[in-house]
Amino acid sequence: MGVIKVHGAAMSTAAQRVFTCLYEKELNFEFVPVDMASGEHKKEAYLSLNPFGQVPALEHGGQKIFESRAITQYIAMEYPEKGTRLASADKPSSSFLIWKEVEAHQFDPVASKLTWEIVLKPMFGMTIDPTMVEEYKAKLAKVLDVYEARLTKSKYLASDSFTLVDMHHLPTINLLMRTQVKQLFNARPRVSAWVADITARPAWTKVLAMQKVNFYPFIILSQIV
Ligand SMILES: N[C@@H](CCC(=O)N[C@@H](CS)C(=O)NCC(=O)O)C(=O)O
Repeated sequence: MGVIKVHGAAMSTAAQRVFTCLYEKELNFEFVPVDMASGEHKKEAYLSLNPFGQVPALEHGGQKIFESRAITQYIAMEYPEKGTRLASADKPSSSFLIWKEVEAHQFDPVASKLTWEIVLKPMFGMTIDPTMVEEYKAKLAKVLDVYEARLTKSKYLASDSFTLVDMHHLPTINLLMRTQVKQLFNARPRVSAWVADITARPAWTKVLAMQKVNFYPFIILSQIV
C-alpha cells in the first residue's frame, strides 16, 4: 500500500508512540522531520496533515492520519500479521477497549503534566512549580495503585500479551523514570516489573536511539533532573 511517511520530531512523545508501533510491526517507514523550533507545524503545508498543528502525522496510500493513538490503531489493523500483533485483528476485547482509554484519559494527562513540570520546564529554563509536582504525583500514585491491582490479573494491562495499550505508555514512562517520579513506579512491584519489561523491548530501544541522534539534550537529562 505504498510508503509509510511519519511527519514528526524524535523528541515528541506522541511521535515516539508511532515510531514504536512501526518498529514493533517491523515496517519500513520514512521519517520526515518537522522543524518545530521554527514553527513548521503551524504553517499551511503541515496544517493540511494535522489541522491542530501538532506532531505526529502519518501519510499512507493517499490517507492522512493524525492523533498518535489513531495512527497506531490504524497500523495495527492494517498490518495484523506483521511483527508483534499489538491489537486483535477483528473484534477487540472489552479489556483492551477499557485499558486503552485508561491510558489516554487517566494516565497520560497526569503523566504529561508531570513531564512538563519536571522534565521540560527545566530544559526551557522555566521554574518548576513544586505545588503542581506534589499534586500530580498524588494523582499519578492513585492511577498506579489501580495498575498494580490490574497487573495481578494479567501480565500486561489489557491481557497476557503486550498490546497497543502498554505501548502507548512508553514515551512518558521513559521520561518520568529519569526523574524523582520513578519512585512511584518502583514502589509498586507489579508496576515496576511491567515498566522493566516494556522498556526493554527492542522496538523501544530503537526509538531511544533515534532520540540520541536527533535530540542531544535527552542524553544529559538523567544528569540534570
Ligand atoms: N493527542 C495528540 C497530541 C500531539 C501533541 O501534543 N504533540 C506535541 C508534541 S508531543 C506537539 O505537537 N506540540 C506542539 C503544539 O501543540 O503546538 C497525539 O497523541 O497525537
